[in-house]
Amino acid sequence: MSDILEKIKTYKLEEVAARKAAVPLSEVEARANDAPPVRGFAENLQRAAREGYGLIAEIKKASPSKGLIRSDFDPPALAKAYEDGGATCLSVLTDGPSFQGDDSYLTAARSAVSLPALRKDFMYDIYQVAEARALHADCILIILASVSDAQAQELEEAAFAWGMDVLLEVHNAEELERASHLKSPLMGINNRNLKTFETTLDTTRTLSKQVPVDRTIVCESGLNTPEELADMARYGARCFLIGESLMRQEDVAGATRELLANPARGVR
Ligand SMILES: O=P(O)(O)OC[C@@H](O)[C@@H](O)c1c[nH]c2ccccc12
Repeated sequence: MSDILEKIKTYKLEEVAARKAAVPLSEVEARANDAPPVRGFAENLQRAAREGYGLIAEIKKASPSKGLIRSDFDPPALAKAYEDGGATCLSVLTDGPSFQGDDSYLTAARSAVSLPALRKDFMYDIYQVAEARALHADCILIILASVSDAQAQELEEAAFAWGMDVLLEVHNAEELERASHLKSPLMGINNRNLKTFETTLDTTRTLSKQVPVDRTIVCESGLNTPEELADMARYGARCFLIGESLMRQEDVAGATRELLANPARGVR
């Protein structure tokens, strides 16, 4: 119970129980049915990665390991800056306690642009999947380190039933093997260990070799420079999930543009 992911899971399950008591699933589903059409998250990433890089640009105010990352925090303005800079998709943290996120940030950021958006949160229950769509999300995250195989499958099926895509997130060989039994083409390799928050690009260097060739690698966390992206491309990663290093820039659009300017040739 001591690791960070376990602590998050504990409060998240309580949060979901409270939300279920306050707003019944049927009402969340009605809102999800009224949501604007889904934007193709996986499709956009895969298209972008054919010519250059696919970038999921993350809107993140704070994190458990770094504290406050950006005080001047305006999700719609940040979404526009990312879009202007050439990002392919958005990721928006909706977790409050650890990331100072909010559900409203997701809806507001997405509506400011034409990019598809990922609800970045810790998902355990199909109630949260319906919520994601009700907030206009186009994709959800499934963290293999935090769910059973049966839960992962249930969450994935629920997302697909809503027409959403799924980003599977793994951090070691065992999780990667489990994820390869799921259907989603998006295989996120998180360079950050969510139990300890240690981050190393060696995670992608090691695990990329074991990713089935029909999956798209999304290299996640700890990325700062075009050189690092080019290095990761040598291991078959052409899609990237980047938050902190872009959130710390004054000129977010310019920094995004620079990061994507000279994509390396890949191996996959
Ligand atoms: O800010 P970074 O180091 O660029 O990382 C972004 C993203 O990968 C990270 O926020 C993340 C990856 N998986 C998560 C799961 C939950 C919360 C956050 C995350």
